[in-house]
Amino acid sequence: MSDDVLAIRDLHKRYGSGSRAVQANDGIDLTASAGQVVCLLGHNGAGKSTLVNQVVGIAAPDRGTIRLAGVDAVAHPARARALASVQAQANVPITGLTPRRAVDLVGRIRGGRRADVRRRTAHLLDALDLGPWADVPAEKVSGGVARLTAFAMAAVAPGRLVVLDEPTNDVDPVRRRLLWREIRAIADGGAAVLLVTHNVLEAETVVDHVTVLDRGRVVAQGTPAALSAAHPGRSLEDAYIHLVGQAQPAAARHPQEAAR
Ligand SMILES: Nc1ncnc2c1ncn2[C@@H]1O[C@H](COP(=O)(O)OP(=O)(O)OP(=O)(O)O)[C@@H](O)[C@H]1O
Repeated sequence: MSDDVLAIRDLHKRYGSGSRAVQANDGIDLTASAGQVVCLLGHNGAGKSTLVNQVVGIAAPDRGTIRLAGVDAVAHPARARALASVQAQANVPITGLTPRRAVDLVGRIRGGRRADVRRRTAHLLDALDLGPWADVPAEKVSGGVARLTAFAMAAVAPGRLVVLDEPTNDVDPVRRRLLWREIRAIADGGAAVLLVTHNVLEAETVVDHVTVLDRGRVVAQGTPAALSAAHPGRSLEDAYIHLVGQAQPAAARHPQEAAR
């Protein structure tokens, strides 16, 4: 039996119609297994968040299948959503709470036992070095602390799949290191992690598998080592830049957008 937690096949999603239509996902195949951190790379507008939003049931595909722990996530988005925990690209507002209270609350809502959730919350706040802000009203914490709190809210009671959309945004380099360690630990604990990031250099050391998107299509998939070895420069970042042609001006890569 396969240990795939997430299996996406031939996923298509278009926004709008006619000459202004955007094919945001164009036949994407992607798999994530228990214990794996699977990283989605791609330029701004490549279709990463569109894919994530379909996995968690915020958007419906035009075509294709998404299975999450055996559940058809397109037919049963609420069932699939219960199996996944998510850090969205935009932080969920937690005004009126403290970071500790927000993380604890999510853990309880997701069905964790009170003592387990309290322990896990304390671990995450400590591991991410959030101690000084743990009990400060959310409206007084910095952007980076808010981002780390949002991560902890996704990590406190991880489902079979943990979806992280740009978790390192706004986070300082020291705490980014702590954050990467916790991302790795989630997978080592048995969940599958689907990670969207622009932080290619740092992701390379932590992720198991990479999918590169360009204008809604998969242009490469493999381990960081295999992708690095197959492209000039031999780092994952060099491979990525080579693959998506980031050296070209945006207008050359997106003539249809430039013409608008
Ligand atoms: N609700 C929407 N309506 C219309 N177009 C959309 C919508 N959401 C996304 N798009 C378009 O779909 C394409 C893919 O967007 P998406 O947000 O998935 O990209 P992304 O890879 O996550 O980008 P970024 O790295 O900037 O977050 C873009 O061209 C975007 O403008």
